[in-house]
Amino acid sequence: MNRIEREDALELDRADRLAAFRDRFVLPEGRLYLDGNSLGALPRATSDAVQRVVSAQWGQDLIAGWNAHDWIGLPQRIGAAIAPLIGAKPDEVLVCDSTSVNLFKLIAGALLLRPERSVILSEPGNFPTDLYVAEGVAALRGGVRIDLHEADSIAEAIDETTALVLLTHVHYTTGRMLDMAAITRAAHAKGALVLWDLSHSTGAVPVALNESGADLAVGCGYKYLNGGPGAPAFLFVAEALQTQIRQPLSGWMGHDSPFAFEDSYRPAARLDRFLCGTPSVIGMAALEAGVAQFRDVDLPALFAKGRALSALLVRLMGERCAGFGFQLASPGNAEERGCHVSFRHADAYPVCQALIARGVVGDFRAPDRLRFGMAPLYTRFADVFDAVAHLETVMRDRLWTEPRFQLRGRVT
Ligand SMILES: Cc1ncc(COP(=O)(O)O)c(C=O)c1O
Ligand SMILES: Nc1c(O)cccc1C(=O)C[C@H](N)C(=O)O
Repeated sequence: MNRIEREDALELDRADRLAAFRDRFVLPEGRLYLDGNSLGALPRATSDAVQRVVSAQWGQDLIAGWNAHDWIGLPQRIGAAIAPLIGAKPDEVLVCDSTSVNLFKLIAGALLLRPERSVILSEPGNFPTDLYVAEGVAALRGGVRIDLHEADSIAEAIDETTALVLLTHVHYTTGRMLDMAAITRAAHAKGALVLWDLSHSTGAVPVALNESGADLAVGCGYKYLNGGPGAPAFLFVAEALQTQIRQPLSGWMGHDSPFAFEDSYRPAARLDRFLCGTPSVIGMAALEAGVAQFRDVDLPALFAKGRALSALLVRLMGERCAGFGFQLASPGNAEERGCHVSFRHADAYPVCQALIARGVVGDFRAPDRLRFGMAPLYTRFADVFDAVAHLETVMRDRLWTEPRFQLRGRVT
């Protein structure tokens, strides 16, 4: 097989039916942005959308905005727009709070549904907030243990003591994608519930929550959904569970009749019971603009492009960066991973910084991973080619050894 040249990557971009979607985003000149899996790019429509909410709606209509612009309906409205991306019904998805807070509500809700069971199963190396929040909920309920099993053996570890299986569908470092349907089936066979963290999946890979029989899910708004830094998150509760499950953050917005101002909490009939407080309208306006970018996208084509981008990266790394000490830390088969790919390297941190200094933005994940995320809505095949070419230069010329690249910021 011939080595891939830049012209080949350009040809892939010319043949890409989704190429025009890139124009919907603000992507600074001279920057190769391969970190949309951590913070998605700014859609061109967002500034106006936010400006409209601030100046025309809040500024002019003040409190009337809640009804006049249906601010109060934002959690359901954006949830319904996310639903097709994750194989859910419109009334099964709600936008609210952060992913961590939504994990708390759903983990607690799951434990309330399985009061006689004492185990939450997850995998070691799951995204920390998932494990930390599970610990917090377990401590509150008491008598609950968190058992960690490698993903390959998790299905066998499920038994009659398992209340909840808590997993991230696409792993935040390795990008490994788990078999949602098989694990959910194994959990249900033992009477356990499953909660999927879709933070690195939504908008990047096909997700079929209902087809898989999934019970519960959460996900971030600021990654592939392009909702902006700290954007509100979403949660999913399968229709069949919505009237049974309760959650402990029983704020007034989850009340059956918030504006009746009753003294006692009565949960809303269905999914709205997962709301807690007032929606963050400005943040939601940005997220709504981000999610709207998917409206007329051919999703199977988008997901195929994501796989092709990550496959190109892995191939180019083999062709141009073999011998520099990188080890693929993601599944080799694009069908088994999300849209990001990680490589282990002893000097991953300074290498990442040296790349950033050249305008190639990937990220470092402790202790030793260099991670590149390809957002199929706006990443070009040529970006992947150019990023690997820069990496080859950084390694060949040992540019990463400069002392300034060793300095660590608070956020890596
Ligand atoms: C799998 C996963 N879950 C959750 C989060 C974040 O949760 P939060 O937005 O609450 O910080 C991230 C990324 O930060 C993540 O990768
Ligand atoms: N949420 C983040 C933040 O507030 C600062 C820096 C990065 C993040 C992230 O989203 C990290 C991301 N979940 C990850 O997979 O590493």
